[in-house]
Amino acid sequence: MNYYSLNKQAPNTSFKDAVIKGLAPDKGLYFPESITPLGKDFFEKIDNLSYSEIAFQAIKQFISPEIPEDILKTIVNETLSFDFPVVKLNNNISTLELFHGPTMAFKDVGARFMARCLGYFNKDNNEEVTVLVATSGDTGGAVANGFLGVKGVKVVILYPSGKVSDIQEKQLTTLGQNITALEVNGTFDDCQTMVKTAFLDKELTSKMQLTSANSINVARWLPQLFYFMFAYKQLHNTYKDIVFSIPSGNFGNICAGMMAQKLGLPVKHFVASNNANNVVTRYLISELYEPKPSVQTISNAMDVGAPSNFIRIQEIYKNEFKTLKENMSSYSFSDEETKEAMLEIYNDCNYVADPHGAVGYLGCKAHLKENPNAHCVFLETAHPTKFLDVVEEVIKNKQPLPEQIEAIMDKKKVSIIVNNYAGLKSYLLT
Ligand SMILES: N[C@@H](CCOP(=O)(O)O)C(=O)O
Repeated sequence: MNYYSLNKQAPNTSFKDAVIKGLAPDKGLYFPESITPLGKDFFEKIDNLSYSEIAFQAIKQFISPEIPEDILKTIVNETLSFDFPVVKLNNNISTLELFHGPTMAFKDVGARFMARCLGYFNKDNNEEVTVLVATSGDTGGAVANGFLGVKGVKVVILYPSGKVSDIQEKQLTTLGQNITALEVNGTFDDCQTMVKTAFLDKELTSKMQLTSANSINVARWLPQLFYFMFAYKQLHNTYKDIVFSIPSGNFGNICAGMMAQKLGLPVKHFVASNNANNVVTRYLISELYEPKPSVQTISNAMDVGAPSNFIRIQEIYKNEFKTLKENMSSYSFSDEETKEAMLEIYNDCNYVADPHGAVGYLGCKAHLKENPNAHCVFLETAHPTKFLDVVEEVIKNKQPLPEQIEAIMDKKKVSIIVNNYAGLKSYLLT
């Protein structure tokens, strides 16, 4: 499969090059040249397919022929070594738990998949690749874990100082080896801008091979489409009109869901559920796309002011505002509303949701008001104990720590403070 740049000023390139470059030379995000639907048969027989078989069938057209099918099968199998259960909360709302991986956030799948693709492309290559990542909380830990010890790959994670949860910070600052954490005095958007600037810095790129492990990288972004298929497999015999409410920050996850729909997955509607960082909610009202600096919230992984993947969503809907609006709604919720929702879910459904999941739940409720016959699935994108303080404060109940979290609690944080792009560049050059 070849990929083109959404800025349309760079040559088309192969999957391998798109993964190794991360971002196109014209600063555009890569997008596949074609999307071939999987066919009715695939969805009719989905009950007989394992998660790995579903994932392999769904992604192979985007990867072939650069990774041979037998290797791709192994990559998919190794990536998906944990579960993706749907939990029914009531007749209209379920949640898809995406936190059963090593760092307990949905980013584990993309990070593990990309690490293995890069490992494969790098196997006969002596040049080291430096993976730059900006994180508002969950990507950093997942990438650190997924790339730990991968031969020929050095990972540099930029995170906004004081704006990620304690556990998220431990996950991205304590592993050592080929992983370095840079603590930035600024917001996630500052981190993301620094990363994108580095890709275009000729002095840097002439001295090192840089790539990204954010969802701007196609190998991190595309595997997220698996989730929507896994939920469909679990629900389609019971519910016909399946709607997904996706807690959204950089919009990679919802955009991957739209790719699943393009592959033929019967999805009735998407809801982009936002916290106060609501550039897309405002866009759907005014048709004006006006990114703003992000503000800090209790659902911090969604504290993104200028979502990178919105341009991919516009490409999927051919820049037609009306078609996008028919397929996607968006709502924005305050921290107070999020806390109330966490308590409601706990009291009414006996379920502990994290703040991001709670925003997704509120998106479901808003959609169901107008569409009472739908079944809405909100994505529980991270485990509640990653946000221990706020969760325990709201539900007034002490939470047991899962073993993945317990294992890092006593580890020592190691980070390097960086104040601006010059600081990042000087770190990379030394
Ligand atoms: N929500 C993210 C922000 C970066 O998103 P990504 O999917 O593009 O990596 C985070 O948790 O870091």
